[in-house]
Amino acid sequence: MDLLQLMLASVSDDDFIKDQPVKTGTNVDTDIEPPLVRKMTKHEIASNIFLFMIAGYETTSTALAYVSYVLATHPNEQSKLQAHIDAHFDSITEDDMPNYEKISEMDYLDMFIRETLRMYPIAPNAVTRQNTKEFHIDGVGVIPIGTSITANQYSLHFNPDLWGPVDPHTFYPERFTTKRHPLAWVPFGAGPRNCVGMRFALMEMKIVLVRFLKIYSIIDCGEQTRQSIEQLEEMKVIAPKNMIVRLQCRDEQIS
Ligand code: HEM
Repeated sequence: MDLLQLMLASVSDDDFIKDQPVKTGTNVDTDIEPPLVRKMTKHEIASNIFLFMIAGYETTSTALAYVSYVLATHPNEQSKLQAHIDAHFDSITEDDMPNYEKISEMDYLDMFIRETLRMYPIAPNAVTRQNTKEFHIDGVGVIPIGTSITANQYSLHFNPDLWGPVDPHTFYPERFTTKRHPLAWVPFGAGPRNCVGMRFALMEMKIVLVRFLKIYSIIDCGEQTRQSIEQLEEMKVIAPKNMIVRLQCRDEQIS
């Protein structure tokens, strides 16, 4: 039973369905709106499929472009990550592909990707909410109901109080061995409407990296690689226009 099947199971023949809040009993004592339980129109299903295509493809590939940049420009970190991968996989064959269980044991790989997304959050403007109540901020004034408020990911991700003592501008995956504030790292947003694809994206990136770094090393191309990270395009995500690096076979037979 996948997401598409769940949506198709709830399809309605109507073109428009009025939202009917349903009290579920779990939240009657709180201010939180009860969830909406209803069928979906065909148009809503098509829109959701489109959203998943957009949100599920460019995001992960962009994050992997930033990982490539980090690997190329931090050869020591790359060697460390390759040694970590080698310790978990002797070789990768059709019969011994990286699987969920084995990848989940790889702490350093996890920290490496988290550190990359801390320094290069691909969707820094995506975490936006509207306030349901008016409130006041000193020095700013009254914030009316319905204002779009975006969390500043950069100020969180580079805050030395949240990420020290090692300078947050330094790539240092080991900083994740220290417990941090739960909202210090938000590349996937936070709360009940955070990224629904987070676990999938992290697992997908890890599997790609294990398979890739088992065979290749990513090599810095100097100025061309530096320029790649300076020329960014802001579409749905903030992505390098190109990521210029060189690949070298680890057995050094082909380069
Ligand atoms: C590195 C990869 C990804 C990053 C950094 C990322 C980041 C984000 C962020 C920041 C949000 C907004 C969350 C919020 O407002 O709190 C979001 C929402 C969303 N993401 Fe991702 N995403 C990634 C991959 C994916 C993938 C692979 C999928 C689907 C398979 C996906 C599907 C979605 C969807 C459907 C939403 C809207 C969720 C909602 O409104 O309830 N994302 N993502």
